[in-house]
Amino acid sequence: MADRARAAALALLAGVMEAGESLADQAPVLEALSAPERARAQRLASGVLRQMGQLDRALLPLLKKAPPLPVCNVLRLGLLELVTGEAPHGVVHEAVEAAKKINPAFAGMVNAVLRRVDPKAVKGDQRLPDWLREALTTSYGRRAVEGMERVFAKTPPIDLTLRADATEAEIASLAAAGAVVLPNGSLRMASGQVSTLPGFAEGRFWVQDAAAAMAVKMLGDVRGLRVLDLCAAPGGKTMQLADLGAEVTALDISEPRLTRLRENLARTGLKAEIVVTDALHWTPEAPFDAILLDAPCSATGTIRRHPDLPYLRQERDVGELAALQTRLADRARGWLKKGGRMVFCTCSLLPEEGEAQAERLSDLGMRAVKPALPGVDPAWWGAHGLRLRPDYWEKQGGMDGFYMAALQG
Ligand SMILES: C[S@@+](CC[C@H](N)C(=O)[O-])C[C@H]1O[C@@H](n2cnc3c(N)ncnc32)[C@H](O)[C@@H]1O
Repeated sequence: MADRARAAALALLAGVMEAGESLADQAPVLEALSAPERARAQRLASGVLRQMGQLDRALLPLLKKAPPLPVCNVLRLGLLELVTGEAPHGVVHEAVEAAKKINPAFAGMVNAVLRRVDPKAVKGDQRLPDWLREALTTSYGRRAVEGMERVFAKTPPIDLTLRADATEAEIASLAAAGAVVLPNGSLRMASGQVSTLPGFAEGRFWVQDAAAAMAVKMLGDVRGLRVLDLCAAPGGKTMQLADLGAEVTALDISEPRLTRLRENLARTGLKAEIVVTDALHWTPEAPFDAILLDAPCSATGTIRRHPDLPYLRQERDVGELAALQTRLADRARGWLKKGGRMVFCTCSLLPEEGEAQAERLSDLGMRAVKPALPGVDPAWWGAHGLRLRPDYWEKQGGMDGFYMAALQG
């Protein structure tokens, strides 16, 4: 099993680092694998991406000159496995076989380096790419960025959003399976197979980061309201809205992502009208009571869940994404009933995709409101909205980075 998973992990790494394809877009690489092999391949590839800096620092002193990228990845993967306690003999053997397939001339070097390298030398933190590190240091300061990097280097926990009518007994049975209740009411597991948890098949909860779960709460009481979930797939927020009694229209441009939303609704038995379209070329028949715009963004707040992002996103993408967010927000505010509330949010850490968007909407006459949210530290509020950072709740495992603003039309 292990060698097929290792080969797939190397293919995933090549896809990210050579072809610029995200891990999520490389499903064909995993197709022929069993479920445990798939999980292992993803874990190995994500682990290398998450700890690349530390792995390279340990390997570098043993290399006369940098080998080609695929061979580097064989070394990184081998060292990661040594760090996680795999039997050294098997790891070195598999790495040498992988190197032979790339270029037999490197087999001896891979053998020698992995025999000599000290797994204890893999330490310290993973640094973000320079452009992002600098931008975040300007916004939040060096210590905050170091905190974020510590959180990004770790395997993220699994957060669950429970149905609004969850009982004490349901929470107790999830707690018995290892979940802890977070200050905002989400449940958190360090690891595990979600589909085997009590209540999963019955749709009593879904996987959603604790920070992401706060955006819907910014809309206030949505019971009985017609709510547009704009940019809805795969549907964590759609389910929250429907569960809280809203009449939801869930719109997204991506059919494959909406397939996941449909599956999520089917499992939970929750209802939403689904619209597959480009929001830039769509107009609703009637205005909405409330709108949630979870706009496409650099996703820099979710690097711990998507360790491939720093290798895919570039500084130049941010301007384009911010312009798209502005266009979507401008269309959306025209679809809001007078006095209705719109929540604008992104899982970005960059102010141009968060604070600046909310400030612009406020300059256009929308009024920022600050709803009371459980578990939110008052210091997290800015002039127009809530800034959530990965280093918040660091001891409990952090949270995804988000910006969210509630704006009254
Ligand atoms: C941040 S994700 C949404 C996550 C979702 N709200 C959730 O909680 O599961 C952004 C979404 O925007 C969608 N999107 C991007 N451009 C769009 C457009 N022009 N019109 C509609 N949807 C768009 C993407 O397909 C993607 O699913």
